[in-house]
Amino acid sequence: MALLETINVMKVFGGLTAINKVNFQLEPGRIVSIIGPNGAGKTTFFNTLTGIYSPDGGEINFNGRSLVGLRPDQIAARGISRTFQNIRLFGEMSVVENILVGMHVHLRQSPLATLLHLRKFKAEEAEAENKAVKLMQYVGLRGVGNELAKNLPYGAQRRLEIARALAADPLLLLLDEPAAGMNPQETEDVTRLFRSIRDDRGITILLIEHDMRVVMNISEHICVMDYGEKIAEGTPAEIRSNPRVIEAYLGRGAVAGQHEEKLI
Ligand SMILES: Nc1ncnc2c1ncn2[C@@H]1O[C@H](COP(=O)(O)OP(=O)(O)OP(=O)(O)O)[C@@H](O)[C@H]1O
Repeated sequence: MALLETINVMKVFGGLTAINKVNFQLEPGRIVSIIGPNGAGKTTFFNTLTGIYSPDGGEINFNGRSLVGLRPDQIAARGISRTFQNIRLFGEMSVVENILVGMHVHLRQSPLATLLHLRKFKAEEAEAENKAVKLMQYVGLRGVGNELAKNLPYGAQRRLEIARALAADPLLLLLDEPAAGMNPQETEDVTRLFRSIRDDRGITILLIEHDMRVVMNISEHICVMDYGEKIAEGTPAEIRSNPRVIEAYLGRGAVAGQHEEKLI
């Protein structure tokens, strides 16, 4: 059974159909990418999956249950964690505190209340902090637990977002342009991290990414969107040579061979 399934999902903004009857299935344990030109609807699709937007039609089923009508915190509690295109950390909180926030999506408390609550229960706090430090180290951050998140370099902030997302023990991790703004070495390192998250923890990963080196390197399956529709899906090799995908990226008249820089 698919871990995540969408059936004819729609999202409309005024006169613009941002997501048009998208049917998508994600098998458990896979690493899958969603690609497509700017404005194709990729982030809107993520926002619809995670309850930021309610779909205007269609079904979204996760782990055998419908997500339609649930709030983002309820969807997170069902096992979907995400990172954002623009980093969204609590800049004035420490690295460890940011991870602790992620750990408590299963409780119906605000992040602040969670932290205050934790302070009352020292043993629980120590255990949670211990887990947060381990997660911090797992994503490759060392010795920065007490630093304010805003003071970390960019690449480290991206890693911290991933640690916070993992803190919720998700079944599915959604990553929105995780390699954006990273240099080639950081990109390679973070790609390795994603693979180990899947291999070590069995977490299914769905990512939106523009960097085709990352996409082609890590994806077992790729879904391509254009103008709100799913226009293709398949293995990296199939996607590279799909005429409809080449056309979406380069426009009508594009021929195989000319697309290689963009789709590698
Ligand atoms: N809240 C909104 N209100 C109105 N229109 C929106 C809203 N969010 C997205 N859109 C529009 O929906 C379309 C899809 O946008 P979306 O951000 O999902 O695309 P994308 O594929 O993620 O693009 P990019 O790769 O540039 O991030 C665009 O035309 C965008 O302008």
